[in-house]
Amino acid sequence: MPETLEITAIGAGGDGIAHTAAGSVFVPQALPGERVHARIAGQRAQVEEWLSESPDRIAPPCTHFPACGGCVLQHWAPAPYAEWKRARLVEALARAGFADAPVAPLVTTPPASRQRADLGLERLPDGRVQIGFHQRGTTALVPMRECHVLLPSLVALLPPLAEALRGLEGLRRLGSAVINMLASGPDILLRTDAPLTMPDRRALAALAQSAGIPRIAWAGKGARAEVAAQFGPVRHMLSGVELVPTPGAFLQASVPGEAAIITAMLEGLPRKLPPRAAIADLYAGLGTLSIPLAARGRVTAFESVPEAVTALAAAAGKAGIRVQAVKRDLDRQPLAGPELKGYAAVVLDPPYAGAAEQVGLLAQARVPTIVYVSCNPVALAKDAKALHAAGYRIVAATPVDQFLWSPHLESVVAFTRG
Ligand SMILES: C[S@@+](CC[C@H](N)C(=O)[O-])C[C@H]1O[C@@H](n2cnc3c(N)ncnc32)[C@H](O)[C@@H]1O
Repeated sequence: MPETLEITAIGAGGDGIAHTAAGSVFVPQALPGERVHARIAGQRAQVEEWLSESPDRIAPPCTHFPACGGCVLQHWAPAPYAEWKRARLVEALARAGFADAPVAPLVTTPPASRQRADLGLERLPDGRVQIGFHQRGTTALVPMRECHVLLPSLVALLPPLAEALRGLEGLRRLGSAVINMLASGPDILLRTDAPLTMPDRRALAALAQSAGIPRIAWAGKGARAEVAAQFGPVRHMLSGVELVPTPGAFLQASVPGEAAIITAMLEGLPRKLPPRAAIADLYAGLGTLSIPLAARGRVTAFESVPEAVTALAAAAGKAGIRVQAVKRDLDRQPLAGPELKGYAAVVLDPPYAGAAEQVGLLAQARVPTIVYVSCNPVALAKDAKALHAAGYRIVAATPVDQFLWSPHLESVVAFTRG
């Protein structure tokens, strides 16, 4: 039996929330203020009829919405959407004990600006290959005909890629393609479920040449990437410094998002740092943050992926900037005690799970300024609790909408003990 539900809020996953006698239920695509007839199954409800519509409901721009799991909130007007995203950071910091944190308005990024995509590949029974994001919560693929978040040049690559993959013996059923739009052009890392054959490599070389793709790399399950076809030099620019990223290397999702994170990070540092101040950049990747930080001090960049460390060290050496890249697994061997003593500031940008142990050690060492770049408000809330307990206060907190229309939120939060 469908029930009448009143939607009161949007939850962390982007679904509407309704309260029933049996507890809260999550209602996909329903907006605050709406009344719906919905069929409840466990904690989720499927709308069968909208009884009233929110004035903030808008027409979603993409025909794949809501099937494609890439976007969940294209149907919400920009202003309430932006306030909801900002509130996620306000709430996360409040949970950590920072009740009145100075949270800035959401910094937005434009549609069609995402420079990195991790797409699924699926071979159909008739031999054709589909490319797209997965449906939300399932492994089913939504074949991408259009996309309003990715760069148009990236979307334009998909038809020739699908055509080339059709004949690929190394793709039996399932795979993935990470596409990074670098300064040198698209850089593709394919992961497939069977080894590449010689004809496969020839087909990829032909695709690289005809579509202007400098490099296509390939990796089997769990294996390291190898170059399958290369037609030109691969290079990328980070804050004016040229690097050679490895296949599938981590890049911030979009150039405007990257710029917003860098601005907020630099503004989070003390205005007056001695010119030779020591700064640590933890979880540094290719040095997206280490490179601009070098204008403010001597930077040591810690990162566990050896190829990223090598690429950053080579680029920093060539550009003559003050960045020393160090390979270190910060889960196994976090920076601790005396080795943290000399740092005037520590920037950290950990993976989704956060950096509980490392943040605890930063707090113990009383590092004067900590700038935490987070892609997960839940992990941020947990980690920030340790900083609150150690007497830190927040000087600035900036939410950045790197992943437009998704429930994900990037944040830059500057903590100080001063
Ligand atoms: C969110 S990315 C940030 C990268 C970089 N700050 C940037 O803006 O491009 C997280 C980085 O942490 C690295 N990483 C993950 N686990 C790590 C660990 N245990 N120790 C050190 N680095 C790690 C990843 O390889 C990745 O480069």
